[in-house]
Amino acid sequence: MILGRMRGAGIARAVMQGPRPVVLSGPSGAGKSTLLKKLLKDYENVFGFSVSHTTRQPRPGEVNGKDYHFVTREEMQKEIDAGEFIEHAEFSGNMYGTSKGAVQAVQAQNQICVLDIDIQGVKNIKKTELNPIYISVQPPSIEILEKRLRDRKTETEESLQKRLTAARVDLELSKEPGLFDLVIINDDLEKAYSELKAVLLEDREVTTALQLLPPHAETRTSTANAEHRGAVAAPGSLEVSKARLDGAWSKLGEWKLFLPVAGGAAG
Ligand SMILES: Nc1nc2c(ncn2[C@@H]2O[C@H](COP(=O)(O)OP(=O)(O)O)[C@@H](O)[C@H]2O)c(=O)[nH]1
Ligand SMILES: Nc1ncnc2c1ncn2[C@@H]1O[C@H](COP(=O)(O)OP(=O)(O)O)[C@@H](O)[C@H]1O
Repeated sequence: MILGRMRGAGIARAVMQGPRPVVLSGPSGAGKSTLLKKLLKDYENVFGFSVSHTTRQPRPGEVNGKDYHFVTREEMQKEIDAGEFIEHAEFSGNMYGTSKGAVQAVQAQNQICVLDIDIQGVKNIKKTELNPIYISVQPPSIEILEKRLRDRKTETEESLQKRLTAARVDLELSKEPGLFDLVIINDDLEKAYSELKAVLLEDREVTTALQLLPPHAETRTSTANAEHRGAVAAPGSLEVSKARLDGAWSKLGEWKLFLPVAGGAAG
């Protein structure tokens, strides 16, 4: 995959401004969209979804411009060549990519931008100045992943097998130290969602207090679901008391008032 080139410092600054974006990655079927939809519904004014482009066919119920910008390969390649993309990748026989416009549209609303991208996208975003929080959502096992993908009934046997092959690669590559700030094992959905909220809250608390956007130093594995794959929680694992979480999370909307307004920092 080729990284779309940033054109000019102005665009880089425009993409960077505001609170840190959030990248959700992980195998197809791990539960990224499910978690994201809950987050976007519960905190609709706080988080905004970066609508990617893709050349894959829309699934029943998917809305053009909301779930994805559904485009042809030719249309997408033209925009890539014009430097309109932050990153793009080939996944399971289709092109996917994040346009600069997708991120800017969210930040123009003064919302925290959330990206759902594959592991190639993660590696390429790391080469940009976007500086998001990187979260990997993973299934408890490859067998459970396969069952969830089959039950979702969105794939043909061929595309399902391609996704399972990609999932095995994804799970191997995501072991790279420091690649993700947090790994969430999505076994019990509610637990996984609580962990997602907790880490987003924790980061907002720090960044809001300091008005800084520091990168995380270590990868943490969520404790609540860790036993399902025999993982041992690393030092510094996520431990947020419920009282602190409830109190602080509920303030997130208020904190937003104190965060830099999109456009304010542009030179
Ligand atoms: N690199 C990159 N990957 C993306 C982008 N948008 C979606 N993806 C990833 O493409 C993969 C396939 O997405 P999709 O076809 O919607 O299938 P699903 O994840 O199984 O619902 C997933 O891993 C997504 O995270 C993007 O803009 N860039
Ligand atoms: N914790 C969970 N337990 C059981 N089923 C789940 C869980 N999380 C997600 N699912 C289901 O698994 C399927 C894949 O989830 P989805 O959010 O589409 O994954 P992704 O966006 O990562 O491809 C969906 O049918 C979803 O309803």
